[in-house]
Amino acid sequence: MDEVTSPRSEEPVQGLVTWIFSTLSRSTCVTPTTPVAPTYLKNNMSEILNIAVHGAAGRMGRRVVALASADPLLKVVAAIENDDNALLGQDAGDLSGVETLDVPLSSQWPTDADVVIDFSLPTAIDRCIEQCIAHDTALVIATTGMTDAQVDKLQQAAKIIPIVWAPSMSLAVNLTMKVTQQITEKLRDVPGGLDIEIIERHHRYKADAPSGTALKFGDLIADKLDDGTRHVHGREGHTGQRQRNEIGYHAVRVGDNPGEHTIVFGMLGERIEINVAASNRDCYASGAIAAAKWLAEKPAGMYDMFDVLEM
Ligand SMILES: NC(=O)C1=CN([C@@H]2O[C@H](COP(=O)(O)OP(=O)(O)OC[C@H]3O[C@@H](n4cnc5c(N)ncnc54)[C@H](O)[C@@H]3O)[C@@H](O)[C@H]2O)C=CC1
Ligand SMILES: O=C(O)C1=N[C@H](C(=O)O)C[C@H](O)C1
Repeated sequence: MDEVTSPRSEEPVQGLVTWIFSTLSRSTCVTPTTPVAPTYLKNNMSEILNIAVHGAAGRMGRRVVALASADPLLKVVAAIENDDNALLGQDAGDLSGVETLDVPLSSQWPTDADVVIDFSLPTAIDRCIEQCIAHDTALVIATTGMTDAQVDKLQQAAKIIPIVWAPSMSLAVNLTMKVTQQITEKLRDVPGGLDIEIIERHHRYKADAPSGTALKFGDLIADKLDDGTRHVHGREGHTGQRQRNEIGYHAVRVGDNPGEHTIVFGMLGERIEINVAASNRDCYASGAIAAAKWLAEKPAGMYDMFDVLEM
């Protein structure tokens, strides 16, 4: 990519805005009822890529099955679920509202997958990592709320297999992460001080809080601040005045919200609020599919969506 289409983080916001528009103009608008394969990334694959979906019966797993099955470069070869799942044996395509794929939900690990796309639960992650290593399979891992030990295990696994790990596979979210880092760099020494708060909103079924995405926003922003930044989760009681070196997190759980993050940069006299919100889950599913295609040709290593999106 040339400089305009692939700004580095230290480049000015103007370059990033140009890149956002050029990227979005090449992206596919996907609706849940008419799945369309993502086109915002080039790939040079000459062969069909075999995809296994881990957590295939879940909210995200179904959308990955639906979008992957509509992609001529992909074949869904396995739909993996837990061994006591009531839906085992049902066809993954039927379950996802697309055509029958002759891929039954199964707890057996497939032998013919090139890449596993995981949207499951932390309790499922250890086996997923172990099986991907055992079968020499690339792994796109989207599950949030992992323990520190699981993160360590994932880092070790990346020495053996290629892994893309990101708490949000969304193009818009990852772009917004870059933008908020640039804003932080510009405002960190503003007279009067800068207060940064992260508000995330998700559906009532979400099991972890704050979201993995909110935590990553906080880590990336903290990278641009002084050492000693404190991460503060909620406020209650006689908290005293807000300290300068805090990033605040607030998790809202409401209805069927598929994911929304607001980063507030508060100053004396004015503020900036950056909001990025999903309308449906296909931004995450198509991002994970793009990551799977990208990863298929990579050596062992730990990658993220900034790598995939060349940001
Ligand atoms: N990185 C990203 O872009 C995104 C990440 N997520 C994360 O993905 C995860 C899943 O989200 P949802 O689909 O909404 O949850 P969900 O609860 O609808 O789906 C999880 C699925 O995993 C299955 N599962 C449980 N144990 C399993 C096992 N041992 N083996 C295989 N499958 C197993 C469950 O039966 C269920 O079908 C969450 O951690 C969520 O935070 C969600 C959306 C986007
Ligand atoms: O559980 C979800 O739904 C989502 N989880 C991810 C997270 O925790 O960051 C990503 C997205 O916001 C949706």
